[in-house]
Amino acid sequence: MVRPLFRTRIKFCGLTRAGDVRLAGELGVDAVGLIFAARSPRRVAPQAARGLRDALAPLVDVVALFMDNSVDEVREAIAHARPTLLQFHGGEDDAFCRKFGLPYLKGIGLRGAGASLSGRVLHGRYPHAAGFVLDGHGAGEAGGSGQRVDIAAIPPDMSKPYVLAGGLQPDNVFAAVRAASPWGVDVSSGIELEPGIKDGALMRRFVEEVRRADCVELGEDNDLKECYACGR
Ligand SMILES: O=C(O)c1ccccc1NCC(=O)[C@H](O)[C@H](O)COP(=O)(O)O
Repeated sequence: MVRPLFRTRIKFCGLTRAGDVRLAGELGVDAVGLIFAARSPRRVAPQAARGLRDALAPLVDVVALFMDNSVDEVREAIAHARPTLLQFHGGEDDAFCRKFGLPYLKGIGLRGAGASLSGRVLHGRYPHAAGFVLDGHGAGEAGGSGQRVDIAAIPPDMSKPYVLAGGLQPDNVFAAVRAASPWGVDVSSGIELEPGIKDGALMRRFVEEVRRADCVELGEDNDLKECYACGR
């Protein structure tokens, strides 16, 4: 499907080093995710998050990510990281997620969900969500697992923006964007050397592949023609 002028948003998640944060912005990434979930090997302390936020280039969002954290933990993280968006990845309900006066994304594990998980159900359960992160892991599990998301498991009636996540890498994100046409894509382990340690070459290739997926135009017989935007 050709979507003239549309740009698939990109979120790099689980950054822990100022240099990785700075590079993400310079590569044109739309958001960086800082993780405060106790279960994450990429967790950062609120005070450290302040320094990471200060390293960020302008016009890039900070997403503060939580998984069943307490109200006080969320408030402390917000005070230091000054995020523009929250992401809740655990059993938090809509009332909890909207308590902090910032827009939020709700993380949803698709593995094993089946047909019971529809857009209608999600929008009814999280009516104030700005959107969803549809992830490759199962319900109740942590993200950042590298488990490949099944495009076929994406509910067909999603009416709010969703970010596709789960096992995305430079080598597979082109096909994922072409197949799902998501609002955005999210990656953690697929651009890492080890948890929290991002690799600059993988980061660059990931962005290049998303841009290539946005750029090509399908020919009459569904083959990939040259870029309709830049003509390459
Ligand atoms: O990334 C984590 O360590 C993490 C821990 C606990 C809850 C959520 C977590 N990450 C959520 C994300 O948004 C990840 O970017 C997403 O699950 C994709 O991860 P990956 O499959 O490694 O690309």
